[in-house]
Amino acid sequence: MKLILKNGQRVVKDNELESIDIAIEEGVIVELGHDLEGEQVIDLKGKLITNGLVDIHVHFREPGFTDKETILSGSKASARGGVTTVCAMPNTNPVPDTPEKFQAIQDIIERDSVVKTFQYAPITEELRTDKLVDMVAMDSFAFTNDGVGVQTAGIMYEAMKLAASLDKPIVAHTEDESLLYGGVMHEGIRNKELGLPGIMGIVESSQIARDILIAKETGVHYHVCHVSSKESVDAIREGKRQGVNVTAEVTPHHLILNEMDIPSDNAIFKMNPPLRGKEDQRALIEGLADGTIDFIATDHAPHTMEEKSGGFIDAPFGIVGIETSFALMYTHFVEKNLMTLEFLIDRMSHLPARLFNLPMGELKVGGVADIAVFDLEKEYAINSDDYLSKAANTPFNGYKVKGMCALTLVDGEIVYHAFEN
Ligand SMILES: NC(=O)N[C@@H](CC(=O)O)C(=O)O
Ligand SMILES: [Zn+2]
Ligand SMILES: [Zn+2]
Repeated sequence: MKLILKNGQRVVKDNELESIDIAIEEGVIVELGHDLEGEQVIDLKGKLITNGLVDIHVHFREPGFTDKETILSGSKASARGGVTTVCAMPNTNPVPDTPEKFQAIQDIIERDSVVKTFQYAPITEELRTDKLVDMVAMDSFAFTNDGVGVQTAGIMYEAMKLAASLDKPIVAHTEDESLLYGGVMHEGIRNKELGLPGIMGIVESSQIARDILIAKETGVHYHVCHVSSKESVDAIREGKRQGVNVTAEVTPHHLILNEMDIPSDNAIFKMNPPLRGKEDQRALIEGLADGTIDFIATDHAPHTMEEKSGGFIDAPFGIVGIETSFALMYTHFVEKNLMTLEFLIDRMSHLPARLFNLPMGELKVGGVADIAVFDLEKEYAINSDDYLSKAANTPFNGYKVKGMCALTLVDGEIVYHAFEN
């Protein structure tokens, strides 16, 4: 059956749009043009049409924490955000640190995921010990211990050497635990006002600096998760200047918020790394603009409201983000002319897909019909009661945004549809 998406607007260059009809058959775009006809027609009425987004950092919590999220709920939430390819972190229970445990997750993905989900394998057993997983035997696209840093240079060196020989990336949550001192919030202004233990920037940046030197030695593709501090951006910039194969991501929340946005000791603002100072936020925005930071990823980290209802000391770190990442970035950066629509889409799809060799849609004849449609006109207040995620732990509740997703297709199949036709 031929599906026609009529009257969409695609980006030509910068913020310039052009009206287009797209014909899809058997999961592939078969024609682009005007006045196209087919058995099923959806009128997009001038909404933005683009290739689906790619988010390489999400937590789907299955197996082990399925009260927070499942592969089914997390993938539906992704579709609702216009995200058609995601990469799921291995801080599950059990950790998928053997080929058997890894395959068990693959089986759930195969059965339940409505988007293209890629599962990470861990670097070490249980994420904690000093024993590398059998990296050769693991059928994963990349390795990471996200949730905890790799604490010793020696084990990072072994992991990078092996990953380089397998031509697979090492993806790093950088956090030196010997510098943590029980911190729960950025060591800056707000933690002092609220009387909470701080997390220094060097907790992150010193490990990034270490890893970049080891990456240089081993030649591995080294990717830094959720960069938060100015010194980290500087270290990555210097690594790139020296030709090290280092890439980095930043989250929408670290780009949009800083420590001064934390109104009180409310754990809904608690995440790792923490919201940092204004200078750090500025450095992240500049780093993304000049290519030091390669792309945007959400670090969608679902937790129950019960766990998040108290203060910073006891709650787990993490916030959700996959359903609103595009709208928040569009509203805070494109609408304010701080970046173009073309740049944003590139940093939320093309670049992560290219750097990690992941599938993504392309709006051209023969392109896979992984497609997202966004409403750039209608203003909408973020309301976590509407989320398809099982979790609602977002600091952006009530934020007014434009650019909510209206329709998502994966391989030409509708996986999310939000507007009357
Ligand atoms: N980002 C977070 O604050 N939490 C993540 C772990 C992580 O990404 O480090 C989680 O799994 O909840
Ligand atoms: Zn992390
Ligand atoms: Zn994470």
